[in-house]
Amino acid sequence: QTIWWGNWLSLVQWALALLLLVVPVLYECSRTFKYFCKMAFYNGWILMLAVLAIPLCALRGRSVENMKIIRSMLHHVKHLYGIRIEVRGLENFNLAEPYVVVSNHQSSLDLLGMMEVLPDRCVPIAKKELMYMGTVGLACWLGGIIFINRKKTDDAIGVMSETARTMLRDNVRVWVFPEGTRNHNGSMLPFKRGAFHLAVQAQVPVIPIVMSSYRDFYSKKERRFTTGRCLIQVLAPMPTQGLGPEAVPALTDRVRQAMLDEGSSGGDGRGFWGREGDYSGVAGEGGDGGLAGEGGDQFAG
Ligand SMILES: CCCCCCCCCCCCCC(=O)SCCNC(=O)CCNC(=O)[C@H](O)C(C)(C)COP(=O)(O)OP(=O)(O)OC[C@H]1O[C@@H](n2cnc3c(N)ncnc32)[C@H](O)[C@@H]1OP(=O)(O)O
Ligand SMILES: CCCCCCCC/C=C\CCCCCCCC(=O)OC[C@@H](O)COP(=O)(O)O
Repeated sequence: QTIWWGNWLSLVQWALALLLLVVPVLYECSRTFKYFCKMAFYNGWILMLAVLAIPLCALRGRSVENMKIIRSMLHHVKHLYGIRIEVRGLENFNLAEPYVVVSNHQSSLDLLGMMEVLPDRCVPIAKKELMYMGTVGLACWLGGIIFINRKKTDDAIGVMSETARTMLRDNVRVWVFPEGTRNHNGSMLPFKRGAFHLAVQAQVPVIPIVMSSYRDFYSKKERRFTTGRCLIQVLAPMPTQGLGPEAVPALTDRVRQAMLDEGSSGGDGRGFWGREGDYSGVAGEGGDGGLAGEGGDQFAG
């Protein structure tokens, strides 16, 4: 019996040793394997951080003030991934009154940029499905994140109208991704109008944000995830005072155009959208013309 047990033990030891050898080799050699490891860790780490955030947030109950806890908890994640975030125009957020922030939406990594610049008392609007993502859903709820049901337009619009009142009553700012979904292809999808109806109903300014394309360090399609840089530009507030619902389409177009203009010519003239964005303005030329990668990647081992 002792002999059998000993053999079994050494078999386990061998298997473990092999695993310890194979995983790092695979990680270094296979771009796809590395991509999946990094994404899995990203999701797992955030689920775990939410476990820590929940009891702290629960002391206050559901409150926008809890976004400060969530923001500070997520702040270090960019370092784990060697992503350098450079922010410009942060002074545009210095308004006493509430406002609606609108930003382009590339992937779940937007969370890193969002937590880099998120003003105090500002909550994102998110799809309802996020509420069911375990601990993350609960943390989001405690942070006062506003959930909308994208499958029921009337419901979503009702929540947005309610939000206009809440913003003014409780002095709350709101962050919306007006594309309404993630867009991995550089540049931007057409905008949905909810954010702009919201701003007009509350008579508060819209503050656009452009986040540069992740193409140099991240591509879901190519299963590529390395280190890199991201530039975030906060644009000047766009007033809505005196505008009525009929002005919403024009406001939407104006804001989108301002973001596209910034995206094509901003970032020191290198552009924000990378090489294959559907906007063929002054895009970064050549391999390192854009926002190329650097920084320490903890995952590189
Ligand atoms: C520690 C761990 C913590 C973890 C933390 C995690 C943080 C997580 C961060 C989370 C980040 C998560 C990020 C995410 O989850 S992003 C996904 C969810 N976000 C959005 O979808 C926001 C953008 N969407 C919109 O604005 C849409 O318009 C909505 C959703 C409102 C409706 O969309 P829908 O597709 O159903 O309909 P439609 O757009 O064709 O509109 C129909 C008509 O209604 C008009 N209309 C629209 N609105 C209003 C209004 N208010 N008053 C009056 N009218 C309004 C509109 O103009 C149009 O009319 P017309 O123009 O054609 O005549
Ligand atoms: C017990 C249930 C366990 C569920 C496990 C879920 C694991 C996910 C855990 C953490 C994820 C953290 C990142 C969440 C924040 C990113 C929000 C986001 O980017 O939502 C996408 C939404 O804007 C657009 O959605 P679609 O592109 O239309 O789709």
